[in-house]
Amino acid sequence: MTTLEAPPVQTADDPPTDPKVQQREDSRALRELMRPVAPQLALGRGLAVISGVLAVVPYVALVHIGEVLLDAARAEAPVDGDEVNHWIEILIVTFTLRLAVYFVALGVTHFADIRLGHTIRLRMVERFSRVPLTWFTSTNSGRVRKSLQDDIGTIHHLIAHQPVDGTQAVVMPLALTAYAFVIDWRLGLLAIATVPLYAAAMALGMRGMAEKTVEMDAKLSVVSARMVEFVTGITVVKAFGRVGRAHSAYQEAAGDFQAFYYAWVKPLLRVSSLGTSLLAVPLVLLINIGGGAWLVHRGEVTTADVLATSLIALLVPYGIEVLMNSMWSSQMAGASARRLTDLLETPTLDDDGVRAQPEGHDVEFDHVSYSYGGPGADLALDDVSFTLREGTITALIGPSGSGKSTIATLLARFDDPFAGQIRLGGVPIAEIDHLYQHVSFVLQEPQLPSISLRDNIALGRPDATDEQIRAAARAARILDDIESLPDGFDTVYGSASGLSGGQAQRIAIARAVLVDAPVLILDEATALTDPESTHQIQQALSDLARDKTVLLVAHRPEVVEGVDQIVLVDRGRVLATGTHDDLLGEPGYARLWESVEEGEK
Ligand SMILES: Nc1ncnc2c1ncn2[C@@H]1O[C@H](COP(=O)(O)OP(=O)(O)OP(=O)(O)O)[C@@H](O)[C@H]1O
Repeated sequence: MTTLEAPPVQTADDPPTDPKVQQREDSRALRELMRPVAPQLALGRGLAVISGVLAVVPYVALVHIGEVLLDAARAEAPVDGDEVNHWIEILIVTFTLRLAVYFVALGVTHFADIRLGHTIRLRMVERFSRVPLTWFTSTNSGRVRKSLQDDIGTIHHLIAHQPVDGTQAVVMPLALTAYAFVIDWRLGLLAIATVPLYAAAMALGMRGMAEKTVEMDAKLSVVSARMVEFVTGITVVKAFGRVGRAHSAYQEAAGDFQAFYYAWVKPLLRVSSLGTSLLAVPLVLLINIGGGAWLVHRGEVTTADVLATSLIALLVPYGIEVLMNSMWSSQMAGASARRLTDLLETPTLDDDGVRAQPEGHDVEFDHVSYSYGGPGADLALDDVSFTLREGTITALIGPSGSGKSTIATLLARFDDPFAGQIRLGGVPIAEIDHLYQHVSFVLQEPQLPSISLRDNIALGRPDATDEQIRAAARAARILDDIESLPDGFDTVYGSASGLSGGQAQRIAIARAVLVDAPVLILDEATALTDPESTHQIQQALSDLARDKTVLLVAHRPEVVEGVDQIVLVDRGRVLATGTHDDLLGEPGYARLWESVEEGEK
């Protein structure tokens, strides 16, 4: 059975890249990806700075209110109500203003995030419309799905929250600490007394964190890849009783990840619990209130001063915690950004902008060479030349793996050859506008998306009328089957009502009938169907092929009898071209027939 799939660009088994290099690439990818919304992020950061600085004012007000109250108590005089009210007003206004600026900043970055997500999705759609169809293996399609869902989600935190919360986490504790020093330098020192110890403990624990995160991401990818392999191959795996072996590949990857994670996290936990205890509320309060009480006792500061700096001291750890979290999410977002930029840089088919219309419908393969792994890899086609005359049927025949399907997919421009040229009506197919109005195909796998049967048939001609769609279905011998379904043409392919492989194949034929392209590629569409379907499909195909230039990929020699021309291929090369009688003397051709005769014995 033919596979029309290229090898995945990146697999779980790719050699691991140096984590440092990887991390640099991740950061570059992140900067590149964020560039379209850089001005909004800068605005978000600017507003976060304002909000962080404004956070100091309520504390200033608090200290003043405290001092007014203390002064009154000391002097045993009535409290100056106007002054207290004045500071309360300042406190409320600045607190509200700070919150308002903070939320505006978050609004700006959230809009930037939505815009960026939209831009990335549009870029993906634009890119993938130009990527060779051979690229869309199930692995690569899975990568696209995962990236669009998970990676855009991961960078959400970095775009929508980190610029604001990360900036605030730096500015607010800095501004508050500066104010604590303004109140009294000794109280300022008490407010940050445990921070250097915490920073030292965390620096110790976080050594090699960037590399470890990259490694963890790579190991997690292996676990996911093994899981996907296991799930996608489950039918075959179960049928051949290999569940244990396939499962053990997954278990091995998961075990490897677990061992790595445990070895990494165990010492980290020890250090980070020590660090966290250095910032614990009781310890911070003990130091600040204890030290502050001693200074109050000596008459060097007021109780209000101590109250304010103690509150400030409690906010410093919050800032550090937010900062640590945003460092972590930057690491994760870097890996996500790299995966997204890799996808956005997927190589596309060449397009030099030249456009022409074919004159006639002869097809020429002119010294075409191709390999699935790109130039330098094993050749799937090696210097292939032959011509399909307009209105004739040419069958490609050869042993399994000889290159028949590759020839067919190159004519459908699933990819471009790296040497030679394929021309239709004298024009290179890369230059033909709307190639699929000239070339249509019916492959072994019918390739029906999960849309209604009507839309499936009209895929190549969305403007077709219902009558034209019905006529195409009738010609493809599928009209009665569709009409007997409860939802008829509205049935969504893949839904509960289910269609057999032969019926799906006839829907693909109806689609080709509707397009009515003058060049038709048939990848022996009946190879996988039951005899009744085979008969109907053959009738439908004979009608469809009438008067067209047909390239028939023949996986069995029986189907080539009666065609106008046979091209015999082996190991990517054309061995001979001619009619059945011309080729009887060819050893390779005779061998194919011998294998059929042996099979019949
Ligand atoms: N998606 C792919 N990735 C890598 N190599 C591929 C891919 N598809 C085909 N090949 C290789 O290209 C060569 C030609 O394969 P091709 O499918 O064109 O042969 P075929 O004659 O159509 O075989 P069959 O009759 O079994 O379908 C083979 O060596 C095959 O292994």
